[in-house]
Amino acid sequence: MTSLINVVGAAVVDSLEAPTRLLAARRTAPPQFAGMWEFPGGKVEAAETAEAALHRELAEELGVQVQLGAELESGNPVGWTLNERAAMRVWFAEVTVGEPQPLEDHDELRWVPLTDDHQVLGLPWIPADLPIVRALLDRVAAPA
Ligand SMILES: Nc1nc2c([nH]c(=O)n2[C@H]2C[C@H](O)[C@@H](COP(=O)(O)OP(=O)(O)OP(=O)(O)O)O2)c(=O)[nH]1
Repeated sequence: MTSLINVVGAAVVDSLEAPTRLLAARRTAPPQFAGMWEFPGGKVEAAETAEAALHRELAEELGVQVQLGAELESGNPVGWTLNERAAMRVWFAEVTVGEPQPLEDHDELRWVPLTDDHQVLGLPWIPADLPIVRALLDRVAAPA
């Protein structure tokens, strides 16, 4: 049996306290995901915590430091199922240092208004992300 690939992603918002915009990122690779939108992030490396991996990925990909907020709970400790081999945990995050730039893995970043579900869901997200995006919109509309 192959082990699960642990992925982490960030729902970067303009404000953890009162989020109104989400930063979506458009992937450049691999071919099956190129042009699709996603949560910036990536795979957790060996001997790295999920949170440390997320800070590392956001520094590499966007050139920013962030404060992490709450996890977007999936009901599963490994996170949201992406496919038969991978699951992703997602945290809210707010930029504390820097301005997000598409430095690696993305060719466009876009702040989308969380008040407009149609605009957010209208982006061609990686299909596995759609349930996550819907849960995010629900969570922002009705904070815990
Ligand atoms: N980062 C990210 N990956 C996602 C999302 N949705 C989704 O299905 N994935 C998949 C795509 C990839 O198969 C996997 C994450 O891999 P990645 O390529 O981002 O990881 P990485 O930066 O560590 O890249 P590498 O070292 O393997 O090159 O999870 C998402 O919203 N964000």
